[in-house]
Amino acid sequence: MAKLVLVRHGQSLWNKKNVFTGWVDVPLSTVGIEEALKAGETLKDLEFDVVYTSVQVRALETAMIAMAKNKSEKTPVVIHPDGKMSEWGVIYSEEMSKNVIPVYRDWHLNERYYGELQGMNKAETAKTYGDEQVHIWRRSYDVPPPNGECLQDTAERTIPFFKENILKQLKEGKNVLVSAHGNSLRSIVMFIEELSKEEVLKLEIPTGVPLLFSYENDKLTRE
Ligand SMILES: O=C(O)[C@H](O)COP(=O)(O)O
Repeated sequence: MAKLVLVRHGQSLWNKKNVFTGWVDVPLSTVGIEEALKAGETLKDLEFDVVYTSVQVRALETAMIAMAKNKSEKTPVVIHPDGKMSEWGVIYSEEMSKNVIPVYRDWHLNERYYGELQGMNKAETAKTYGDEQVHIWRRSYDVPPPNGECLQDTAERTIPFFKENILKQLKEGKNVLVSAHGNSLRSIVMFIEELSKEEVLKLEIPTGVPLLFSYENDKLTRE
């Protein structure tokens, strides 16, 4: 039975400052690194065959730190987002590929684009626009922040990617780790668990806490 693990990156420097981040590429904080290490400890006995992350450093850091703890003898190797490694002469021998866990980075898993809110403090934004309006921007399905993505916009890029890549791997019996972001993962969990627009309003995904699913009979079930 194939396993899927979804993990939101550990706390980032802007999570720590309570600042809207979106597509701004900020790294993990010290706490975030510790969260990634703890996630790795939790997952160390689950041997992954493939890893997917966004192209944002906080998600890649989390994946590589967590994988450093893994009992697998194989080495995680980051694959360039446009996959041109083979053109650059980096062609894995059959033998080598047996010892490699590919880490695919792809923008489709990036955090929701927060538009004009990126860089703004969340508490100050709530003072300016009101708690309810900010909650709607942050958690609703189809109301975007100013010049940003709503969750539906995010899902329109994450779900096709999830189906064409991650579900495909699971169907082949591969164990998959996905390290991404609060809202890109909310869109994926909404799809997996068939949440309504009302239910997803209440869906929160904490930093650095692995969500484990089992794939069997074409269905993903959270453990
Ligand atoms: O992009 C961000 O600011 C965070 O990663 C997610 O923010 P949110 O929890 O306010 O959606």
